[in-house]
Formats: sequence, structure tokens, C-alpha cells
Amino acid sequence: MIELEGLTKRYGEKTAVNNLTFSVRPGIVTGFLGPNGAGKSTTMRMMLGLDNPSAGSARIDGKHYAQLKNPLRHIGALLDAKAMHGGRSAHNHLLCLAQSNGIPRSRVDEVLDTVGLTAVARKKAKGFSLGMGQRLGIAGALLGDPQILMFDEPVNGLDPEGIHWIRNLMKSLAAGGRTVFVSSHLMSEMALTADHLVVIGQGRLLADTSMADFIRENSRSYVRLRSPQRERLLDVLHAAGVTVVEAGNGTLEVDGHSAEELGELIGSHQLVLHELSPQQASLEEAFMQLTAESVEYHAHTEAPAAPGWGGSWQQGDNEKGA
Ligand SMILES: Nc1ncnc2c1ncn2[C@@H]1O[C@H](COP(=O)(O)OP(=O)(O)OP(=O)(O)O)[C@@H](O)[C@H]1O
Repeated sequence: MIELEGLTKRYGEKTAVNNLTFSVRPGIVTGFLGPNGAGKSTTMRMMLGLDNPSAGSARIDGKHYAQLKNPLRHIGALLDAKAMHGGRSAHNHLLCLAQSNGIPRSRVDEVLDTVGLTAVARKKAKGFSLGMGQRLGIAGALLGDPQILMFDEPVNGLDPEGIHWIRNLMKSLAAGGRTVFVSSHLMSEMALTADHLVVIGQGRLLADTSMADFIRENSRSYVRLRSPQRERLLDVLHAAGVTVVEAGNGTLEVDGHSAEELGELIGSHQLVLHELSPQQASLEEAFMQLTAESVEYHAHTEAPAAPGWGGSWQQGDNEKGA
């Protein structure tokens, strides 16, 4: 269990993390979301005792990180996969970690096997691809067989097979009763992995809720209808007091009624339907909706773009090339 209480971090005038209070519970995967610069990494660093809070506290199993006797046995973390001695082999990197943390050396081969790096265990880490580096970082997090795992952008640089692997790894760690806390900007991946979400924006807590509730509360759900008897269908819906939005291409959208209710109503008038489908927004849409106000770095989309080119247009770029 991780518990934050009023956690705050100020850098001069800038409040990077602002009075965060939430808990990360065992047995589920908790996703940690926020736009760039929202304060996710700073929060994670404070949880691991790498940064001192300006106010408030972060507790790991009831203790500050610095009070943990064998920290790697309590919490394993992947923060920055590149933060390792590149001249060491994967095996030696993990062996050093094990020896300095009272972890049996037998764990080194076990975790190398878990992350699929056994074949390259004697190769120097500096020659590793981004994805291999991520796997080695994850091996380091698993080394002490901790009950709590924290991953900052773990799928960075991983190929589809690697992404699938880390998703299953996190789910199985949680299913085994561990606490799993993971940040990612890949919303589609987060939607498949996390059960619970903590969302922050400009350092403040915006949501602490289940994935299903988050999507429901921050997006519009509606039912999409298509019928070759469109005019008659509109008459039936209007007569029943149902508000309909015409979405183009003959498609109708209805808010506030379930697909079951609409199906019963339309069926009772013996109308033909080509589509009756409940629509739920994606996590990405719900996230954009919630965080729209707190995005720190917006791209400029107002600038005129060259025909057929979707990027932003800056005068300077043109001048440089002239
Ligand atoms: N050492 C520091 N000194 C000054 N400002 C900092 C420092 N570390 C972070 N910040 C600022 O604090 C804010 C939060 O940064 P942080 O890296 O925690 O955000 P993040 O949510 O992890 O972002 P990203 O998704 O881009 O990784 C940013 O505005 C950042 O510029």
C-alpha cells in the first residue's frame, strides 16, 4: 500500500506537486495519468525518497522510504531505464544491486529469465536497445520480490510483443496481491491494463476512481441508430419524446436512453434497423475532456498550414530555408 497525504513539491515559484492525497491499493493495477509536466515523475520520485517533499508525506507500507530496512524488498521501481552503468553486463548490473541490498544472487538469473534477457545477460548494457533497457530496468524492480511495484512509462520503446508482455506481467503481479502503480501516456494501453486511475493536472488531483467510472463520468455515452426507414424512425422517436442528434450519413445519435429501451420502442413499431449500437468514449477522449484545462504545453494549431501538410507553420522555418 502506498499512501500520500498532502504531498507537495515546490521548485521556487513553481508548485510541481500540489497537496496530493490518495492511496494505491494492493491487488489491482493503478494507472497514473496526467498531461506532460503534470507532476507524475516528481510524485514518484518523492515516493521513492529521491526528492524531499516541501510539505506532506508519502508512505510505503506505513513508513517513509528512508525508514525501510531493505527498501528493494518492499518496493521496486522503474523510473529511468537509462539510469544504469552502461559498461556493466546486465547480469553484473543486477548482481551489484542484489549484493548491495542483501538479496540472494540466485534472484539475478530468475529475474533475467522473467524479463527474457537470459540470452544477453553477459552483454554490456550500453549496447542494449531501448526496449532491452526497459526490460533490464523492470528486472531491477522485480529483484527484491517486492509487494509494491512502480513503473514510470514502462512501455516506452517496447515493440508490440514487449507491450503485451508488460501488460500481462503487471496484471499477474496485481492478481498475485501486489500493489502496481504505473504511469503511461499510451491511453489505449492504459485502458487495457489499469483497473483504477489516479489523474493529476498541474500538480493537483483531478480524479481517483475506477477505470469504468472515469470513462463514464468524463465522456458522453450515446446510442447510434441507422435505419432504411429513417423518416418513420424519426417520427417514432419524436413522438416518444426522445431527443435525436442527426450525425450525418443517415446516422442518428440518442443520449439518455439505453439501447434496450430504444430497441423495444422501435421494435414495437416494426421498423427495420441496420444499426443499434451503444457508444462509449475511449479513455483517451475522457482523459482529454478532463485535463483540457490543465494542459501545460499546447501545440499551435491556429497557424495556417501548407496544403496537404498537417504540421504547424512558423514563419522562421520558412525564412531559414529561403
Ligand atoms: N528539478 C526541477 N527543478 C525545477 N522544476 C522542475 C524540476 N523537476 C520538475 N520540475 C517541473 O515540475 C513540473 C512537473 O514535472 P514532472 O517531470 O514531474 O511532470 P510529469 O508529469 O512527469 O511530466 P511528463 O509526462 O512530461 O514526464 C514541470 O513543470 C517541471 O518543469
